[in-house]
Amino acid sequence: MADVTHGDVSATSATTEKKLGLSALVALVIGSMIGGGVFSLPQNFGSVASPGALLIGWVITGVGMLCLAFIYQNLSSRCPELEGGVYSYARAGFGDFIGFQSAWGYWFSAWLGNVSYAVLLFSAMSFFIPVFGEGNNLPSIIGASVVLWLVHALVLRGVREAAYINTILTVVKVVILLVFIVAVLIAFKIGVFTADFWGRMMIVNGQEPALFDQVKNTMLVTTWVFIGIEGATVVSARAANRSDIGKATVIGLLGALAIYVLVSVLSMGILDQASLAGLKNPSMAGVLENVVGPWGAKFVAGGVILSVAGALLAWTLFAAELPRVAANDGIFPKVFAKENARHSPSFSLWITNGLIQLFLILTLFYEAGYQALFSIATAAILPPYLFSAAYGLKLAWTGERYADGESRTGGIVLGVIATVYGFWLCYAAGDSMLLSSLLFTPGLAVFLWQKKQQGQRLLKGYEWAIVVALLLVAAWTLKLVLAGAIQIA
Ligand SMILES: NC(=[NH2+])NCCC[C@H](N)C(=O)O
Repeated sequence: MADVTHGDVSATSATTEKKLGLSALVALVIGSMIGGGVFSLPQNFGSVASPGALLIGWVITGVGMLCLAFIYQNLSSRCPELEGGVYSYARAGFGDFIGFQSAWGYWFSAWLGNVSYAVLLFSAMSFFIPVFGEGNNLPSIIGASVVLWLVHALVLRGVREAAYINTILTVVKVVILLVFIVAVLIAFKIGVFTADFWGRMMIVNGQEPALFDQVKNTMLVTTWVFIGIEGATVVSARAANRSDIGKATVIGLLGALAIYVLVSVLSMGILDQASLAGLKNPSMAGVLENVVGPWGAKFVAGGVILSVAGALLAWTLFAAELPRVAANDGIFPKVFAKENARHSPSFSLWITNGLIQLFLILTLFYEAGYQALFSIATAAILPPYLFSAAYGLKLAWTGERYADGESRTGGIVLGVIATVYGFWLCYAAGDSMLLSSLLFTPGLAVFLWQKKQQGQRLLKGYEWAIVVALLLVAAWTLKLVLAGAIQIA
């Protein structure tokens, strides 16, 4: 996906490949969004929310994500020169420091998400080879490291087929998801679904969560499964019809939303909340096993392996590509722009995969599970989402880049909703958001070093204020972590 959606890995593929029609674009949107997240939805929601809370959570997410998608579509046509997508919008709107931190957060999210993919992949493998357990024990980490460097070698050689492979895998995973949906629809028991609709009897961490908290706690998961939504807009140049891009984004988004809602809501009519919460991830496996017997678990696990393998390849390309684009923009250190003879961003790829390797080892050490990892990966992407939404609002508000007499009301409404949604997500992310401040802090050092190298002024007035706030939050978070008030695993 990365090769197609997020600016091309090389300019050549854009000129040699043929233009994309509507169905290809829809496949692309769905393929870049549906990776690993969907397969764990039953447990992820079962552990925090009742059916009622989940439905409210999906309504909020549907509206918020739709507005965000429209904003990206809008920005990509109004600002065609901003090729880095998400972070370039943040930079254009709010200066170099915010732009840098957005690129940094997006990059972190991309590769940390891959660490979580590795854990999920081996957790799925354990359905066939039990020694892999939850995907974060020693055999899994060794296996994941092998997979990591295989993908690395593949990308270094310049993978042009990634997009093609991903299209096939997209069809396969959608078919598997549909089989699951049909099976749970037939077995759905309304009595199980309504037994504790608002979660009045629910106990989470020894407490009875209020409805508001249940809804809030679904937000990280609903956001995680929609990451990748921003990708579709960046292919503008390769679409046969410009108007197809908007259509594809909306169709893809609604299609994915329908799948997510059906998978998660129907599962709540198969097993009660406490049983769902206790399932091992990928938890769709446990749900289907309950309906059709042991082959159901293996069927889903096989689907996860294919789907995550494709997504892993795609996000590896993209995690390495982003620093390259950012380095060409002069916002990341120049070395990241280095390419090998096959036009792969080799330096960037080595650093990125080196970090993934390091975090795989830390995962073993801290026994961090899939959920902990993707929660932080999701939190890290929220600032880039928030600031690009805010840029959409800023343009509509000031009328910059709007034609004379063009109506700005729609843009303002979309911008307000998406920006409020972005703030809400940051708030709802809670501890994970705090933890991500520890990831943004080292970025500060890189940013200042880079500015010094370029002989530019380090920070402007308001940027100092943001830096001080960031450092305060990071220090506070560190204190909480050391006191054991925030747990990483
Ligand atoms: N490796 C990553 N950074 N993945 C982010 C994309 C997550 C994707 N929406 C999923 O559900 O799996």
